[in-house]
Amino acid sequence: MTHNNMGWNFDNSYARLPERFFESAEPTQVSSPKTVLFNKQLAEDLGLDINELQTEKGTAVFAGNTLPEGAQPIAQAYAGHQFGNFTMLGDGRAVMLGEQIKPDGERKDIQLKGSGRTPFSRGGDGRATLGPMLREYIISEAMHALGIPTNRSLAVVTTGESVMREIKLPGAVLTRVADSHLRIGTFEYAARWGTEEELRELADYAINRHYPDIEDNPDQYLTFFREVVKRQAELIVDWQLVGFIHGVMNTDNMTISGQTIDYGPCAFMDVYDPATVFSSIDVQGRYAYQNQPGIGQWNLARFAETLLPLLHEKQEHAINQAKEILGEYKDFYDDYWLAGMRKKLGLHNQEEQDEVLIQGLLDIMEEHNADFTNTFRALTIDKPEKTPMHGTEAFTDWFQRWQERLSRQEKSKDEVHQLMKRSNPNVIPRNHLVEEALEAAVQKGDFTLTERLIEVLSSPYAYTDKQEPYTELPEPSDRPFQTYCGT
Ligand SMILES: Nc1ncnc2c1ncn2[C@@H]1O[C@H](COP(=O)(O)OP(=O)(O)OP(=O)(O)O)[C@@H](O)[C@H]1O
Ligand SMILES: [Mg+2]
Repeated sequence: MTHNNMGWNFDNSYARLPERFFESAEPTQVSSPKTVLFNKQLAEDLGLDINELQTEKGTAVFAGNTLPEGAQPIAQAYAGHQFGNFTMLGDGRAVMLGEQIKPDGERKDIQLKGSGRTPFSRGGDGRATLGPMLREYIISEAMHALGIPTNRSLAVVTTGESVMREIKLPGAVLTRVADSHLRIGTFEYAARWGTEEELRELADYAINRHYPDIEDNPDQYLTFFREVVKRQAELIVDWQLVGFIHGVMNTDNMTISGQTIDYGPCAFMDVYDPATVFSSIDVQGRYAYQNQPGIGQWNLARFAETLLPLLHEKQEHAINQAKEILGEYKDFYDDYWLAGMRKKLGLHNQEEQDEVLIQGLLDIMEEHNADFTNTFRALTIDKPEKTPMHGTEAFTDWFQRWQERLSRQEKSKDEVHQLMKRSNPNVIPRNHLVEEALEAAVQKGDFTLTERLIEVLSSPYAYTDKQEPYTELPEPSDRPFQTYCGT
């Protein structure tokens, strides 16, 4: 590998799709960029030269001021259903540089988010502000460490320019790394405005990139749909099991690869309440915690509609085939969920009544406003007295049933403990910790708290003493936590 180009090794396969799918878009130059976060481990994994990237030359790349060799900057076209309504979108504030081919041959999109106007910006300024970009970095990296499929964050630079929102805020650019940025919305765009041939090219591209095992399968497109359904079901179960609330599950924010994308208004649930919503604009609670699985299926139905012409020449037949697979979503989802919840309770095997046992705990948690993460944490470290449910008749009864259930499997206490430790995070990006870190960074230019938080969140299942302070709950507040679609 040559080192004079920082290790960049670009290909631009997306840009070889028909022109309809993208527009050329150069990142806008910024005045005095400064790297404030840099993900060395990820850079190394990508085959990049971490020393060079930490010089001004690296900062210039992350800011969009210089293009790395081989980059072909584009904005991707996509549409999407936002809160149920179809609309044309596209990268309005992001520029894809190309695909880094890693030393192991894997292909990763490299995208700058907040890098200026593109042909899809409509009335927007194409910019991003520091707080939301740091937030995306912190939470996406935390999700990765939790073992949940997600796009990742390579760097955040401040631009030295201010961005006008309700007030003036520091501008920033995030370098995002993803398996791809193909969205359900990309297919909706193709189905609405492309030819059938273009739609087929997009589908073939997605299959080749994310589901190569099914290439040449006789029912290729149907199998493709089923595989995407499975991955989405799995992803949403992953979210539910750690209390992650995405907050803006529009079809343009759902990837074909099954990775989490768009960390705008997301947040982790604290008190267990299935109706939890954090996003200030989600007034109807469309994307509440308990609605995520159903919305996942709704989004997949929109995806299925785009694929119909590829499934069968007779539309009615195609619809029936798609419906059948869509119907399997709930089974996939339920199976993954039950398997995941069993692990959270240390259950290595299966019994008929497990679902009742699990639901029993969730009901008591809800009744007593128990913190989602810390309840499972307390059970994992064998300190049930740490939960607010402790001492109640319902919990005492439940706890005894759980102990009896555990004793019916032939596993040692240690085996149970290890399984629970692997399945219940000790630390999550708690809202008050994230806010505190962002405030110090944005108001004072102090990134110490952010860096520490990222470090602690990088091993959520470690259960170290160092993590202890990060497991504490904030003082109760009468103002519910709210998030904003970060622009
Ligand atoms: N400041 C802005 N200027 C121009 N377009 C914008 C701006 N902010 C958001 N958009 C566009 O509005 C649409 C919806 O925004 P949304 O918040 O879902 O996405 P995002 O956070 O910008 O990007 P992504 O989904 O790639 O993480 C997208 O097409 C996005 O590019
Ligand atoms: Mg988005």
